[in-house]
Amino acid sequence: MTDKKKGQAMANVSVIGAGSWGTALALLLCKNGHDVTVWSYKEEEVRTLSEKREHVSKLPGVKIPNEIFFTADLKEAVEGKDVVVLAVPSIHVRNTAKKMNAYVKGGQILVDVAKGIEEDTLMTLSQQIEEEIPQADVAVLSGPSHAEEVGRGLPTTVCIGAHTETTAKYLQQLFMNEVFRVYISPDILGIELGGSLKNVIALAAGVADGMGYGDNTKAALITRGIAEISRLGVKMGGAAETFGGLAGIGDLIVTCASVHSRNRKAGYLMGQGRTMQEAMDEVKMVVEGVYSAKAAAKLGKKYQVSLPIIEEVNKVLFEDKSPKEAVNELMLRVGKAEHMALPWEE
Ligand SMILES: NC(=O)C1=CN([C@@H]2O[C@H](COP(=O)(O)OP(=O)(O)OC[C@H]3O[C@@H](n4cnc5c(N)ncnc54)[C@H](OP(=O)(O)O)[C@@H]3O)[C@@H](O)[C@H]2O)C=CC1
Ligand SMILES: O=C(CO)COP(=O)(O)O
Repeated sequence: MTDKKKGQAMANVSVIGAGSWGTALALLLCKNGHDVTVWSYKEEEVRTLSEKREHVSKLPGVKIPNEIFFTADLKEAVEGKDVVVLAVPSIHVRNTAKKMNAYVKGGQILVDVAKGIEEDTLMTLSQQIEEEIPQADVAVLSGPSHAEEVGRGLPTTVCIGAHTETTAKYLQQLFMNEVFRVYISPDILGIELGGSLKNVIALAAGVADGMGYGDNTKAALITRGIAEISRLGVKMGGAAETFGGLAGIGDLIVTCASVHSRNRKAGYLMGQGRTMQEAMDEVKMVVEGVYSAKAAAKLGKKYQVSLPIIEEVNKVLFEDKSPKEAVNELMLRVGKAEHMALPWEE
């Protein structure tokens, strides 16, 4: 922190990953008066973004201010920064963190904003970053926040999870402004589980839309989807309140409903008959639910939690099951009580 502008503490911040979310957050942080560097793994992209000052393929129509500096040099992006934001797709987080390690000093704050679970280890992204960069102070930012809307300055709320209240409050004031409201929480695990599992449910919501199903179906998937996410998340140690909050139901609603959602769009295309690969190619940006689906099902087995929607999504994605069959399977499961907590008065 070096200077003051508009009453906020100025910071040197880097965003690792120049996709739609990395770019939108860089714009937000720059608007907040911070010194912002964006790292891309492609020299070519650094040149284009520096010259064009617009991310034409991923955030079209949004001007990137001249103050934002682009680089493909990871050392330059990480060393000496007050805060480093990781915004690469989940499957590249571990490897990117590994490469960053040499440049991260003890206690340096890293904020993961990607959403996913590693298939082999079943680790969340912050757990992977902590394994690769043990000296870092790792936090997470999640919640209903599509880049397309944050980039245009539309009112958005998110939740930041951190290990200490000091880091949480520091990051809150770093990101927060009149169109970006930040809540804080100590429940890093719950926030990460909410953010990654909702993508799997959003694929199902997209499939339902693609098949021409209606609002009833969507509401059912959201409601029973959050039941699955909370059941698993609480069993794993997340707080029930988190799943009823921005990083839980909030993010699930926006991802299942939004025209901007990559996961919903991929599901929609599959509901219309495309294969998983065709749908992913057409969406062009990362479809995280596809990468988290197997991990989610494995977690269900490990923690002995029933996850019927997540299991059917896996069958549609990886076992060629038709979406229609998957819906039938879900609808015709043996009749259940909605929740087991309320006993009959007899
Ligand atoms: N977009 C959104 O609205 C939001 C996204 N997120 C999360 O943020 C993360 C990033 O998503 P998003 O920005 O949408 O994704 P994008 O696909 O738009 O961008 C990801 C960026 O990472 C780059 N990348 C690909 N491979 C590597 C690699 N090996 N090393 C480093 N960088 C690489 C991509 O490059 P290339 O173009 O070559 O693939 C691209 O620039 C995801 O986990 C997503 O769930 C969270 C909240 C909102
Ligand atoms: O996490 C997101 C919004 O909060 C982004 O979801 P999609 O990747 O489906 O667009």
